[in-house]
Amino acid sequence: MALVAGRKTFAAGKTLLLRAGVWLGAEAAARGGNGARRFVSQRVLVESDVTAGIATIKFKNPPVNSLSLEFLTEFIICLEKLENDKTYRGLILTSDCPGIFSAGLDLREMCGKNLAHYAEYWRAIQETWLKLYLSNMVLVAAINGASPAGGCLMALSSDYRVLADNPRYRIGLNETLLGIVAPFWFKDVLVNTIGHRAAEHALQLGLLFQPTEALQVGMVDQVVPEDQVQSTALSVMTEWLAIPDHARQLTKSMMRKATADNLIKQREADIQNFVSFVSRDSIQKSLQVYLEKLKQKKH
Ligand SMILES: CC/C=C\CCC/C=C/C(=O)SCCNC(=O)CCNC(=O)[C@H](O)C(C)(C)COP(=O)(O)OP(=O)(O)OC[C@H]1O[C@@H](n2cnc3c(N)ncnc32)[C@H](O)[C@@H]1OP(=O)(O)O
Repeated sequence: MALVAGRKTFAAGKTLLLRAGVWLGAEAAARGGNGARRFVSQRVLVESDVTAGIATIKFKNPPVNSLSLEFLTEFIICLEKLENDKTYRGLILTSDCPGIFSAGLDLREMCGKNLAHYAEYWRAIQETWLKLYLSNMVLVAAINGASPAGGCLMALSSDYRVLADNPRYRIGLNETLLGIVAPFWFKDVLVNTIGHRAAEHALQLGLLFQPTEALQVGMVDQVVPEDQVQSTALSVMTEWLAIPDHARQLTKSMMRKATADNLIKQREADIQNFVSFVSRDSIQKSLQVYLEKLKQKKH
């Protein structure tokens, strides 16, 4: 078993810096010969079925799969590796943390840090979204837990969403409840998914939808019993993979390119906007109060 940390060269000849975690060499793991491979990094677990051409990424950043910079770094590397490996045509996104898909952006990355950190963090958020939204693979989100804000964005960036039928698993862009504003590209993705009026309503009120409401508004495509989320995601994937790749990919690009380009053409300005917004005293205070409330919830 090969454990590698540090610099790693991937299939497409690109060299990326693996900042954290370890990587279990695919070659070593594939020796079982049953078509299954398993990559392991510290916060992102990748299982794959080579024969079917389907990979599954499980978020593994306990307790709540917050999108910390370390998590995002590992996630981007995994995505890039899968995207460049033409074995994989489909990717299922799910969580390894019981009851939580992802709590969204890691609020500790947005509080009490310096301006350079905020800029680095926001660039990683942008990069993650662009890679997900423009992926050539079919992306199915198997949402097996709560999915607020950035967690919801990851689900919305997939091609299809299956949500577990549990009233505690709420999903939505709740930024206004934190005293912050969802960026224009979060808004664009929501509008593309549920339409302008429903998005305006949901965004202003910071609505977190229970499964039946999420289905009704079109935020998810299917709600199924909790123990059927993974099998449903797999059968949806099989259906989507029956479509010829080139036709599906060009269609996906036709539908999504304008939304992605809208961010790409103003990436630096968007970073500056985030940095100046989040570093305001009033915003720092709101975020700290919100974090404190989360901590005190238990006591
Ligand atoms: C110009 C543009 C400017 C800004 C744009 C920014 C866009 C922002 C997008 C975001 O994603 S902001 C993050 C929004 N997320 C949330 O509001 C979710 C908050 N969390 C929860 O609601 C709950 O934690 C939960 C996900 C439903 C899970 O509940 P549970 O009861 O299971 O866990 P608990 O609340 O006890 O949390 C455990 C532990 O985790 C800490 N925590 C939770 N969420 C976050 C987070 N997003 N970032 C960092 N840390 C988080 C929580 O404080 C607890 O910590 P403790 O164990 O130390 O007390």
